[in-house]
Amino acid sequence: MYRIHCMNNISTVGTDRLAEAGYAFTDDASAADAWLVRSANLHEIELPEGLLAVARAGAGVNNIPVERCAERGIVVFNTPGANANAVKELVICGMLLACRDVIGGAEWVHANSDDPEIAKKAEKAKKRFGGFELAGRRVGVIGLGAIGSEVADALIALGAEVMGYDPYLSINAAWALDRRIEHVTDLNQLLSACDFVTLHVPATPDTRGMISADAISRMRPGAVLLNFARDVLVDEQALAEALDDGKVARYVTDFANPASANMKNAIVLPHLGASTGEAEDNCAVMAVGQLRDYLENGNIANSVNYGRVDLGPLVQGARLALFHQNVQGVIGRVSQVVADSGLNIENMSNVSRGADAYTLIEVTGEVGEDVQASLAELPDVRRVRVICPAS
Ligand SMILES: NC(=O)c1ccc[n+]([C@@H]2O[C@H](COP(=O)([O-])OP(=O)(O)OC[C@H]3O[C@@H](n4cnc5c(N)ncnc54)[C@H](O)[C@@H]3O)[C@@H](O)[C@H]2O)c1
Ligand SMILES: O=C(O)CC[C@@H](O)C(=O)O
Repeated sequence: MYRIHCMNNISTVGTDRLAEAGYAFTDDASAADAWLVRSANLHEIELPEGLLAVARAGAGVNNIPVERCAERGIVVFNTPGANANAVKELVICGMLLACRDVIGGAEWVHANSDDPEIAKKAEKAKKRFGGFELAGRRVGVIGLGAIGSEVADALIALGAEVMGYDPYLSINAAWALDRRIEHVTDLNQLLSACDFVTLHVPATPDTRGMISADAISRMRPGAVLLNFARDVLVDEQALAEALDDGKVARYVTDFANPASANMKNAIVLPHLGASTGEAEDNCAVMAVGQLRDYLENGNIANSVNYGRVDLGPLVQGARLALFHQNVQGVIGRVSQVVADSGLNIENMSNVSRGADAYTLIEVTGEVGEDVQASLAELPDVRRVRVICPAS
């Protein structure tokens, strides 16, 4: 039976499903067949020989060496959309906190809690904590994926004007967006037009530092920046200067670090975006479901390094799961080895993503160790798994 190592606390709603299916849990990461992870940084950790999969209970995978895993035939999963509602709600909360001095007002009440005259004094003090409304403001949403699209829709419902920027948006995702969202193709246009700018893109080499000194200089004077995506998207030194001189009025971020924690006019949270019971359960259930489908059936859904393959549940025969380079001739050589061993191919799916490819073959007959070894020796093949139905 498969052994799972949890790198972080994962909701028991998910892990119970593994335990019920007979999976074992191990504290020894190097002895596990698969890892479940949230935000633990895996870049510096050695990937054990036997590791088959890493499932991220969350959206971002910048804490995982995705390409190194692909080279080793280790499938990396994430859970798209599973925590989007939680993040959306906190982003809207962050915007409202930037509009109204709720934090200052609550601190004032706390500081004056022993004063018997507090009710009277509050009526005088409150003018210090006034604000403005979100309705009618223009908000720029950068990245219109699971979270950005929900944020954009919620803002429309609150009466804001919304501009969206996402050069990689799929046609289906674009159709699903509220038609009142103005789609812009030039990031600078969004930056110069909006009172609020909110970031919802993954941290990749392309997006790192996208809110640069130049981008900040293009923002409207007194604009508010929200970052619930990743800290590395923002040039924090340039932002600190813009907050100091008032060019940017407020920075609301989910990423506390020595720079952000000391910024003037910043509201800095300790990575709370996905910290709701609902989001943690959703992510754990999705991560565990995908992991089981891969380990038990060889199917791959929502992987960030291998394409989608679905042959349904494995009920009889066996499956050969092959990870290989996406080059000519591999499938022919694999089919030859299978045919030479007397196995009959019942079903097969092959999918490539860039330089990496995955082929899942269902066969009748028993797959001997010699067949697995012959397949593993073929040129360009990285890993071969033989999956048998659960007895
Ligand atoms: N604060 C938190 O707790 C928390 C929780 C979940 C996700 N996140 C972060 O938010 C990010 C987004 O999450 P999601 O679930 O919406 O992911 P998603 O993959 O559904 O959406 C990301 C969107 O960004 C777009 N994009 C990529 N590069 C872009 C670019 N250069 N310019 C504009 N758009 C670009 C993509 O096309 C996609 O539509 C995650 O990668 C993660 O880093 C943070
Ligand atoms: O697990 C968390 O708490 C945060 C997850 C979040 O950053 C994500 O990328 O989904």
